[in-house]
Amino acid sequence: MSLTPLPTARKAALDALRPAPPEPVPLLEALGRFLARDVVASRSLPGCPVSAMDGYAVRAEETSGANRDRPARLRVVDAIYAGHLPSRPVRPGEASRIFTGAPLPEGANAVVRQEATVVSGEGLVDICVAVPPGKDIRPVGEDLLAGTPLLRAGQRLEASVLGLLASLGDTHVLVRPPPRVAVLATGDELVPPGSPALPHQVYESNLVLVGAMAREAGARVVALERARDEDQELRAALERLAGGADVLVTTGGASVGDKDRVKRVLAGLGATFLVDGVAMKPGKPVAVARLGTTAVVVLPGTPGAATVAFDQLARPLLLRHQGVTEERQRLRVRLDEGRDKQAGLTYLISASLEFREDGQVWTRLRQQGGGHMLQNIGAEGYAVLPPGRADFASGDTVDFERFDHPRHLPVEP
Ligand SMILES: Nc1nc2c(c(=O)[nH]1)N[C@H]1C(S)=C(S)[C@@H](COP(=O)(O)OP(=O)(O)OC[C@H]3O[C@@H](n4cnc5c(N)ncnc54)[C@H](O)[C@@H]3O)O[C@H]1N2
Ligand code: MOO
Repeated sequence: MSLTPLPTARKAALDALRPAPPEPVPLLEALGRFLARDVVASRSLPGCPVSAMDGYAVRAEETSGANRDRPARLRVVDAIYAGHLPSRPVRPGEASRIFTGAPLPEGANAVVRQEATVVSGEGLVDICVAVPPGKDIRPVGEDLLAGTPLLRAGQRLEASVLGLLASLGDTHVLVRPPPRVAVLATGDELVPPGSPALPHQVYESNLVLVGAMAREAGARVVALERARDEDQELRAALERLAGGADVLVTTGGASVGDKDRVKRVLAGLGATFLVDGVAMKPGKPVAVARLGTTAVVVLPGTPGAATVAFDQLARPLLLRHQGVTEERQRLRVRLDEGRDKQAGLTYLISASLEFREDGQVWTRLRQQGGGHMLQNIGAEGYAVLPPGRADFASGDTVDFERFDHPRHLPVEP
């Protein structure tokens, strides 16, 4: 088996799945999903000039020179509330009571906040400050101007984005549906949590692990099943699960042992392999195939290796179904300790970041090993030790692939 370099494998795997056609979804249901088209402001906000304060709408020139000792006395001719229209214009010598968010009456060109006024008699107000034209008025389009491009396709729909869409009057947003994911954990050694396990047996933990990672990538998990390392049982499970899923993820039986049968059984079912073995560690035995219209990702059973292989090959597929590709931030960092490695492989080592006072960024490597899940808990990203070198010393500079704050860009359907 010749191993595919990681970047090549990531590209090749994407052919296993096409982006799903977009559909309109109620705004709140779309939380965490990805916008399927660009959004342009369909109206201005505010839609007409409105008051920014509770106070009085006035003709600014009539407040010229006004102060507490020599206020400008005006007749109050109207009261305008948010959501209501003025009943009459403001003429010379007049003011209208106005409240925050209410539309400005004709004739007025400024607002005096009420703290700078005194009610001086029935229907009269003393203005104790001079205001320039435009004071405390929010002009049309101060927040948004109709026709302005607001959001790009691929944007993740977080609360503030959904609120913005609602503020334009939208009830639904166009997104691509989440992929349906089925997970099959294989292995004779596996016992479901909740039942007794002998020392040579292993609690099955990949269904929860992979199911959770699939959900984190926006997928809908439709099946979580186990199968023993037997051809017939594997074949039946693979066929059935592939029938009801956009993406089928298997764990275990991916390597070269006598009982590692998943790939062979898939080939027997007519699967086409796009990737079979990647020059990476952990996660080397990972494969990606197409079985009918279903994408199949074969992960190694070792949970730590399954985690990294899922992240690098399955997650991009699940995002592609939703119409996006993810770009993570890459930093250059210095290693806090040396590492020996196999020269031909890319090593992805779970790690955290340390921003030192001299402005340099260092990375703290976690203990490495495909079997450990502890190494991934709380990790901020991967230190990427590239192929072509067999040893790295403390202080060497490498790339760091950061999990937080990725950018999402639309992919061609
Ligand atoms: N001769 C070779 N042997 C191995 C190679 C190799 O290239 N040549 N590759 C190694 C690598 S790398 C990995 S990774 C492992 C993984 O291979 P498999 O996918 O076949 O994994 P299994 O043997 O099925 O399982 C390994 C180990 O993981 C635990 N496990 C499996 N499934 C679960 C589960 N659902 N929940 C919890 N734990 C699970 C279990 O302890 C298994 O023993 O192969 C190397 N071998
Ligand atoms: O590459 Mo395996 O996937 O070492 O753990």
